[in-house]
Amino acid sequence: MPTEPVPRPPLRLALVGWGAIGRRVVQLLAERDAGIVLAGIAARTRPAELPSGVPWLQHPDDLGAATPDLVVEAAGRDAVEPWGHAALRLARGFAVSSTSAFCDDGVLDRLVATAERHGSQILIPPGALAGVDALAAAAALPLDEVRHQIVKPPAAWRGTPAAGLVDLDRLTEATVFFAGSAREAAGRFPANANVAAIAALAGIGLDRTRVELVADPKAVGNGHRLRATGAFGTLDIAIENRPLATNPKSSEMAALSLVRLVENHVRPLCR
Ligand SMILES: NC(=O)C1=CN([C@@H]2O[C@H](COP(=O)(O)OP(=O)(O)OC[C@H]3O[C@@H](n4cnc5c(N)ncnc54)[C@H](OP(=O)(O)O)[C@@H]3O)[C@@H](O)[C@H]2O)C=CC1
Ligand SMILES: O=C([O-])CC(=O)C(=O)O
Repeated sequence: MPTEPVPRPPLRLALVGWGAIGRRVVQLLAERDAGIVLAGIAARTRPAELPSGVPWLQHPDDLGAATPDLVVEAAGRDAVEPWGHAALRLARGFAVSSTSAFCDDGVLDRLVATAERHGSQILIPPGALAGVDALAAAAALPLDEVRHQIVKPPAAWRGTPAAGLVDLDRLTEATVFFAGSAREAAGRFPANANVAAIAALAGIGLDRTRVELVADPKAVGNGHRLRATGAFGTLDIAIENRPLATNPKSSEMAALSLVRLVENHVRPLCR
């Protein structure tokens, strides 16, 4: 006998960060009618325009009144720990975009302890990177090496320590200006290399993952190439991302990846 479908309550989503990624995520979720209620949006200064009826969250404790099911951070590394502890106390999950915060092992350990205490989960979306699912699965067997190359146009590296390492205005060809560990890459370039920490956490860790940062005057998008070898075989994946219009350092894919994560919380088919 057919039974009535069980109604699926909308997911209450709180966003930490109302910049390029946060706004794009909200826009895409609204266009896709995804069954999401915006429970609140956090930024340090009161945003001029928020979607109607959505409260501004000034302090992590404000999450208590917002009663979110899921909290998504797309703000900056300083936001991760304070908002993370509150989110993991009050919601089922806390998704992190500013994964460079995890270059400090203490931050991740403390957040994991809070998640364990409250039965919640820290979620690390693939962000702008492709192939993280395969890399994380491969890590169940020994991995020999993981290499991650990030290639962006010079404009995307402005306002970062890259400007002191290479003359960004006069480059004529692709130039590697940094080679080192994922910990150092994400730690020194937190606006551009959060993905290095994502690759590291999926694979062989922040110190063994090798990263190259490249400024390329011919690049039109933000490129990521991930290569790994190990007992599973070999992986070599490249992605060329369109930058977000309002922040050329960040890729459209970082927003799309969050949309996928949010929708997987409400759909009968998780994909
Ligand atoms: N995982 C990934 O693949 C990727 C991660 N990122 C990271 O995601 C984050 C967001 O990127 P993007 O949207 O492009 O950045 P933007 O600079 O466009 O926006 C950041 C927003 O966060 C707010 N904010 C910053 N710090 C805090 C804080 N401590 N508490 C509350 N709000 C804060 C800012 O507003 P205000 O200053 O008013 O507080 C602003 O609204 C960045 O850390 C970026 O490096 C980016 C691309 C890819
Ligand atoms: O969006 C990207 O291409 C990657 C990025 O900025 C980051 O990891 O911080």
